[in-house]
Amino acid sequence: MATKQPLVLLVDDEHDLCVLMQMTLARMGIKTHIAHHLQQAKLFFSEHKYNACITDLNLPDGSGLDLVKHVTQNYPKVPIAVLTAYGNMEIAIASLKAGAFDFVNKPINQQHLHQLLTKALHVPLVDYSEDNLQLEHQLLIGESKPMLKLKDTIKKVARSQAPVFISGESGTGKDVVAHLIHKLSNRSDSPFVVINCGAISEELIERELFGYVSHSFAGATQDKLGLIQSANGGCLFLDEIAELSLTTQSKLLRALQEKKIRPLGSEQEIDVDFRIISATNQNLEERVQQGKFRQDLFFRIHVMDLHLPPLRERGKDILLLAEHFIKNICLEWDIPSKELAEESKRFLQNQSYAGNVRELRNMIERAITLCDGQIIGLEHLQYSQKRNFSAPLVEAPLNSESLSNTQESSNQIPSEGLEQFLEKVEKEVLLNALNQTHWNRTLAAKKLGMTFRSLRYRLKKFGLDSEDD
Ligand SMILES: Nc1ncnc2c1ncn2[C@@H]1O[C@H](COP(=O)(O)OP(=O)(O)OP(=O)(O)O)[C@@H](O)[C@H]1O
Repeated sequence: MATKQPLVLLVDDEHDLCVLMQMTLARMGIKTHIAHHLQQAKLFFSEHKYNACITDLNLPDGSGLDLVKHVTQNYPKVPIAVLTAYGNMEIAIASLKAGAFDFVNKPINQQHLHQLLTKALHVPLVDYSEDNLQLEHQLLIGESKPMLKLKDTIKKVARSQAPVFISGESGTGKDVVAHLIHKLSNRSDSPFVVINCGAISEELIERELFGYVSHSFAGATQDKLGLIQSANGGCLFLDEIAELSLTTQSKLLRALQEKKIRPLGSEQEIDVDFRIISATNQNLEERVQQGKFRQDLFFRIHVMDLHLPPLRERGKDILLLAEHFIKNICLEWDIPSKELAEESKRFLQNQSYAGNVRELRNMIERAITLCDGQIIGLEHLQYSQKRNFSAPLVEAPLNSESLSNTQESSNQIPSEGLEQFLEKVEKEVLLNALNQTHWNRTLAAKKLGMTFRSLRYRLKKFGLDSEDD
């Protein structure tokens, strides 16, 4: 059986341009209709079934943005791209925010047009199938107003190709959102590659991102594929992007602008096609002002921005999340499910959660460990509040006095040797700071006077990073 020829609507009042696009698309085996103004385009939509649409933004009887909104609302499975004057990023961003799939700069680059349509016609966008709705429901729990709004935006963001920037305090679910965007996008069959820029030393990060060829530095015995290349066709999630050094930022900017990378020590440039999703719990605008983050990169990654509100601002979600974690953890541990006592529910709803959803999850996990019966009582939750992870409970403020025991013992010669002794002290101090900040790692790092990267590095070293990291 012959496959049906895709049908694309081109909307532009410049007749010659439409004909040029029509010829390019015909070479790709795509049939086209042409509309010269907004009302005609809307009429065509009501009469035909299109697989995609490309519209100019300046139409004689209105704005192409209106068409974007019309199509997104009434024909959500049809990807619509906009034609923009070269360099007019503001309007391009506005159309992506309104639900456009992508944009093409004028004058039209045929290769870009080709790539855009290949992607647009590959998979229907905004798949409202049961599977995807369920996926969203399983991954991102939350029915509070800000979460419903966020879920709606995620669907729009997932249908475009634009870079996404996710902000929010530590533990609010940025990682979960990045995953969901990828899963709902038409890149979901290709890899989702995650790199935590805060957890890897500066020296290693460039090698990890761009890869290298053998003998490019001492110890490089063979070629290594970089993570950007591994994400080809899919998404690259750069978590804690604020931690990238200025040198790596320049290289990343180039990769994004030119869609090419050059592995360390190689003469050859490699074409790459990846969508970037980035996140940070730091104030990136402030870092730009301080000269620690490149402004051009900031604009480049900041096309679609999503903000995750702290858990304390979405009280309605606390019990939903708690019950979700109880169910999942019990399933994972293969134990009978448990329930929260009424007083436990009240208790959970009254916490401030400086460590956000991560703190709630940790609390539930520890309560389940402690609870032998079926009902999770206050004693199981309060215990875990006082004693996070298996941390030694040191509630004293973090200052030199609080370490007097350590100083006393430093008068003696530690039996386990200096290295191990110092590691023990270091671990204790880290746990102390984490306990005092409810495992909010940004605050803990601040308290300890170290960078976030350095804290992450140490947590990893001591195996104190929670599993989800
Ligand atoms: N809405 C949610 N639904 C289900 N689980 C969630 C949700 N939000 C967060 N979680 C869970 O909470 C934990 C922390 O989430 P996540 O790692 O995504 O936070 P984050 O904002 O990326 O934190 P950080 O900035 O420290 O990297 C994870 O176990 C994650 O699965």
